[in-house]
Amino acid sequence: MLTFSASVAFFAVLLTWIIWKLARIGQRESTLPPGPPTVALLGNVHLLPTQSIWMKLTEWAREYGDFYSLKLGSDTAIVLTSMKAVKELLDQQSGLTSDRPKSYFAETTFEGLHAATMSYNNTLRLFRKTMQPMLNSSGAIQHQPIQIAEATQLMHDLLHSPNMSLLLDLFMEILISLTNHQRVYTHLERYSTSVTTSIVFGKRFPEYDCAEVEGIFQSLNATARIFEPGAHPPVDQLPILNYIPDRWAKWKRMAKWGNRLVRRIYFHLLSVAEDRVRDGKENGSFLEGVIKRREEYGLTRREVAFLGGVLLEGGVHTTSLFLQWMILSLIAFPEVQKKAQEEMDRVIGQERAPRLEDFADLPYCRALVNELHRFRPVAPISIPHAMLDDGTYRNCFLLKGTTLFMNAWGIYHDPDVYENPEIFNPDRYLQNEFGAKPGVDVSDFRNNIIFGSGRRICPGIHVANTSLALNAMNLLWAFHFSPAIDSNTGKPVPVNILDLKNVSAVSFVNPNSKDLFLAPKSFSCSIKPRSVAHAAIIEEEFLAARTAFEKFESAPKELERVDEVFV
Ligand code: HEM
Repeated sequence: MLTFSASVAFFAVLLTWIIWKLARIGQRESTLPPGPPTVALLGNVHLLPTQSIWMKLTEWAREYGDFYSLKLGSDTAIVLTSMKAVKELLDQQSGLTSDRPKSYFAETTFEGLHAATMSYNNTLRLFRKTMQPMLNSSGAIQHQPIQIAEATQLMHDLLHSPNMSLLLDLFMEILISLTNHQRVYTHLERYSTSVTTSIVFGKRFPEYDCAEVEGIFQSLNATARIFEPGAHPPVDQLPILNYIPDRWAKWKRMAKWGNRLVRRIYFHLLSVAEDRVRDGKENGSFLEGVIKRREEYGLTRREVAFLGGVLLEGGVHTTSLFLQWMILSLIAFPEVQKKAQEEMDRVIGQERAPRLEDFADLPYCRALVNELHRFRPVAPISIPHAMLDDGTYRNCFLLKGTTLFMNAWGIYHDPDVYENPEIFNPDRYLQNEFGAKPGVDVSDFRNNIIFGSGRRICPGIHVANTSLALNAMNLLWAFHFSPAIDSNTGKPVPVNILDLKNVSAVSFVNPNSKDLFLAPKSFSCSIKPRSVAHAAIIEEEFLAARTAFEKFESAPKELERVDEVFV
């Protein structure tokens, strides 16, 4: 039996050990690359802003280099801010760096079956293998007719109600901030939603205003709210919190509510595709192929529903945000708009609308698309990867589970690489394939890093590139974009694209969500057809698109009821 003094000594040692251990939480291990100074327990958590995190990550990159570390409590994150580091770690060591950080919400709301947030496990491999034949460069070609037709409807919508397209008025702003789950009709979002649901589920939405589109946005809003930094306690860093019963853990109830909304729309859209297969009314959508070969692929019905769902999410905001930024940039840099339209007039003229194959003959328009990805990357820090196992890079030791951020914003706004990076200047991509300054070593560069890297690279890349090319050509060919005129003063309302305070929230989705995508706040502008001839051609093309639309149109189907507001 221990004597009293031995017991005191034992507890003193134990206490010292616990204090020592606790004091080390948040400390940067000597085997890690440098980073901002840490404090005990928190590490660098207290230094992270709740908005525009990419700006802070970029500021640190200028100080600590293209490979630095952050301590988030006991966890570690690595930030990569050069094409070279992305290539060497995320592309070339992709077998080791393709996991995602663990997330209670991904597990609960998405049942661990959401390709974009799930671990790199056998199910994810199966999902990616299933997507491959239908979304790779040759598979994506079969979806082009509906993409072309939907892009025509976008021109038609902008022609007929240009003011509806981008103006989010004060009333709607207030309504959204009060109700937190509202949606706003915009032509761009209708386009990106309808084109994605057509390709994935075989059903298009000619109008935004219907229960099914509302259901899609309810689920998108819910997940944006759930994943928002600061919306919940750090349950992944402190898993012990998960033992708290539901009635005291608001975040757990929230995750389950999100799951109900997500399931409702995923299974609904799946059943639409199943009905079409059953009725022999196939139109070549992605999910039809999967439904017919589900057993061969070894997928359950639930897995197929989540596979469709993640593609829906991948397609909706990204494409629409790109086009919002394009319109804003053309207004803010009218000389770019002028140059692009001169090219349109030279190559296409006024007798016909652009066709997909024209893109190859429009070097300035192609440069404009590349420059837009650089200037306003819609996914400024991509989706974080994580180490699948322990590994090393540049003589530093990276533990299994370490989070890996690709800081696309910082890469694309590096003044050592790009001349005046804050200026929207497509010419840089005409002077150099990668837009870099003369003398910069571009051997590690690629122009599609905005779509991610390694084994997690965006599977929708070919579908997305077609959408971006079609719409960039159409919008430049058809319309003149300029600032709106203030009805009181009669003067143009300037847009300030360089004021990044105006950039932080996905305004059309959820005004309170932070840092999911790079989104402009709502803005108003004037959108006018470039001539009567252009307007007449848009009308003709829209009529001709009817044949492509018909196969994708079906009667609305009733949605199961779910509590719409989280309490
Ligand atoms: C402008 C358009 C788009 C951009 C900029 C974009 C960007 C990205 C990025 C950065 C990632 C993360 C890649 C990584 O972790 O390394 C990603 C993943 C993903 N994207 Fe896209 N995307 C776009 C359009 C689409 C479209 C149209 C679809 C579907 C039709 C789609 C489906 C997905 C899916 C399913 C993932 C998850 C892949 C995985 O984690 O394995 N995306 N996308």
